[in-house]
Amino acid sequence: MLTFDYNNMLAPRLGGRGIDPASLDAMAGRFREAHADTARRREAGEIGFFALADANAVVDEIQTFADGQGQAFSNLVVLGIGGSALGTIALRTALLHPLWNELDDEERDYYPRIYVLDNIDPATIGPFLDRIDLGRTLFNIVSKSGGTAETMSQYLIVRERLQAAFGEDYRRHLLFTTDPEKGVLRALAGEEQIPTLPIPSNVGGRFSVLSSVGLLPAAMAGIDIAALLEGARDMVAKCETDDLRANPAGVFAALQYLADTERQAPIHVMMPYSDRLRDVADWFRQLWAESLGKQRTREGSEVFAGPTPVKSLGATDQHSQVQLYVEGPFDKTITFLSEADFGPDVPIPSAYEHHAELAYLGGHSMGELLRTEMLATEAALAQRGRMNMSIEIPRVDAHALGELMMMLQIATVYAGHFYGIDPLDQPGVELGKQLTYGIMGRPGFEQARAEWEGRTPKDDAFIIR
Ligand SMILES: O=P(O)(O)OC[C@H]1O[C@H](O)[C@H](O)[C@@H](O)[C@@H]1O
Repeated sequence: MLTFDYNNMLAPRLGGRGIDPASLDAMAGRFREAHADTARRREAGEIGFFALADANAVVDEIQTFADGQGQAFSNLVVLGIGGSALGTIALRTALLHPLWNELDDEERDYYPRIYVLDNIDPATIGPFLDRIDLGRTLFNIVSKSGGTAETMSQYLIVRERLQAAFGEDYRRHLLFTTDPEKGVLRALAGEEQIPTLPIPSNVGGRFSVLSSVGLLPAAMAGIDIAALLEGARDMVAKCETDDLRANPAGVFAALQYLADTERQAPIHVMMPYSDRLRDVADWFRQLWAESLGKQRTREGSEVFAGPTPVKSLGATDQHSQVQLYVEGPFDKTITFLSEADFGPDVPIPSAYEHHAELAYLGGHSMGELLRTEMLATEAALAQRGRMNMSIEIPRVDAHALGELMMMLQIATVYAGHFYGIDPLDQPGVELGKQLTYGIMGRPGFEQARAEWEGRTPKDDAFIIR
């Protein structure tokens, strides 16, 4: 089980800058409401990600594919963006890296390499597709809506290349992961007989890492997806209580909410002290930002809610950001992520005994130094009255990742309730999409194009060339 230590968020430790424990306890009633509302929305089928932890049939289907047809490929290329990419990247960084190091050459050939193309920069896409061996590659097109411009444009390019190379056999290199019923990707799968995996309709993109979106690439890479879901199940069970102080997701959400609204700290930094956990912070950034950044409450009144998530990395960013965190404005919380056991450590040799500035390092290890630097940063922040908390997993493995990611997803839903907004929608992303459609000439979006043309004339006086 992970350990969540929030001493350094509270007034006893931080003086007047911290959250009064009485304020946290005063959230108990609102938390019971948040918990009941979440249970009601789960029951009504509006929130589907909790149930992913129990989806054993999907695990079997995915594992069968990965161990069977999947083995014909040396590369798995995921085409997806946002929630269709970030969870997979986080799992790959956390779980593939140690696994890969332990494999022998034969095993490395057995597991395909996992690539995630989550941008549309031609300077990346062109050379990547020119270089990759198409004959040994499976492209997994991942899109909940099935119509995202970035993903679909990548797909069109890949499909043409596959058809040029393999004719009708192009299908053998495609797998769609999309909504079970809606969207053009689903329609294409039917028309062209392309194999698919479902994303349950009540699971939004940023909550989909434990669905086939994250599970298929993970299974193909040899990650233990059953353990991932077992970890998630353990966290769901831990969060069944409506007693705030016993519910880690509840306390995390309540503290972040209080920091923002009572302590004017709307910037929420997540700072893993672990290379393997670095992309969990990137995944969390979308989860927290898109879910909580909302103009309107669920009832429709204006709120302009939402903390700003920031990703950071220890120890690297100690030499870039920590000066600001320790002495800058009191507008942040820092959440440290760490692992209790780094696995095989790297000893630091003893040398230069006559130079005290170096001699102290000898006899310790890199893991010890990294951990010490985290503890020292936590203490420095606390001494200066800066709110911080830490989530420590026993070790970076599939079970721990399942627990951690499930905790942060559940916390997001609770936080949405505290802010009075709907954490499941993202109306603000739509406007930019509609303008893109209008500018690119998609029929039906002429109005968006006209508005763009009407609003974009620019004054040369404000441009330096
Ligand atoms: O999975 P897709 O439907 O292609 O969506 C990809 C992304 O698109 C939009 O930006 C949404 O706001 C994100 O929440 C989503 O993750």
